[in-house]
Amino acid sequence: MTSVSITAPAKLNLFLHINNKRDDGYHELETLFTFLDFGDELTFTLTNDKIISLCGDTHGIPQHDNLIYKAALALQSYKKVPLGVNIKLIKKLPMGGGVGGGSSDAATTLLTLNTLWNCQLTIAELANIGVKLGADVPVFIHGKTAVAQGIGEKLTPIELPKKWYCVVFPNVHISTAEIFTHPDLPRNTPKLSDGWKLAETQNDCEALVKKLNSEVEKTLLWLLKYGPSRMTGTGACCFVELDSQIAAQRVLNSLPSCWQGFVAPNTVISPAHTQLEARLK
Ligand SMILES: C[C@](O)(CO)[C@H](O)COP(=O)(O)OP(=O)(O)OC[C@H]1O[C@@H](n2ccc(N)nc2=O)[C@H](O)[C@@H]1O
Ligand SMILES: Nc1ncnc2c1ncn2[C@@H]1O[C@H](COP(=O)(O)OP(=O)(O)OP(=O)(O)O)[C@@H](O)[C@H]1O
Repeated sequence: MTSVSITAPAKLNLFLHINNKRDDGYHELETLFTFLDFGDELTFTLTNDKIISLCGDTHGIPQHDNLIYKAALALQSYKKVPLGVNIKLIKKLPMGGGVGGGSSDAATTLLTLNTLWNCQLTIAELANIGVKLGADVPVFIHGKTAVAQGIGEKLTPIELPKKWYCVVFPNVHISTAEIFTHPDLPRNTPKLSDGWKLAETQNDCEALVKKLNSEVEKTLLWLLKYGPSRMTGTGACCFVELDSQIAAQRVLNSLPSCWQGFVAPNTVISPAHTQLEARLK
């Protein structure tokens, strides 16, 4: 039996600007995605019976609603694959935390099964399947630190220095849809101009989420003592950026017990891609 374990990494939105609201309700945005060397672990075991099954830390999400199952089924139907798969999930990323766990799980599933089922789809074809599962799936499929535009599907890879992050989850779940439909969300940040600087950017969801959730506000105030800090995506996770593992670990060690967190460096290429490539060599 062929079995392979691959990471579905966390992402951070180092900034998130909302430029406009489209007629279909989705928002045009500009955001800088980077991947962290930390994530969910997915183990794929091939079967000969066309059945897709999911086990492990599913946290009460019915199988047919899980983005992992949806991704596997979408690929199996698209390529009329005669095989099945059992997928075991070890969930390390907080759900609804703004670190893209569900989207990353879906992307890792598409990338891995494309290989294991020998579908031979291109990255662009996989991203096309993925975007129907969530706006963030394509960036995980492409797997490179990038500025995303449009609804998140137009990607321009960029180089970033290696940094260490302490990511804190304040134990409140934020619904992305609730934030994007809130009347008080700012939606008119001008598009980035040439030569933009990270220090001049922000997360446009942050003020609203802080107003709605005092825990997020407290988390950011606490993190700011240690260095430049922001919320990722539509929250609830917040992060502080530091130059060394020791400095990031020091923040985690002093984390109040009511919150959870982890420490990880960013990676230029998503760990899912690095691990799959190493396996193919
Ligand atoms: C905010 C980000 O986390 C930034 O990385 C993402 O763009 C959200 O991506 P995601 O969680 O994959 O989002 P989806 O599952 O596609 O959408 C959830 C909800 O967010 C809103 N949504 C999402 C993305 C976007 N560009 N505009 C939106 O208005 C829509 O109301 C949608 O119903
Ligand atoms: N495998 C999965 N892992 C996590 N969430 C899943 C999964 N499958 C379905 N979902 C659903 O998707 C919702 C959003 O999950 P996710 O963890 O991706 O949020 P997020 O980190 O806020 O993402 P984003 O930053 O893209 O908004 C969850 O609340 C859950 O109901």
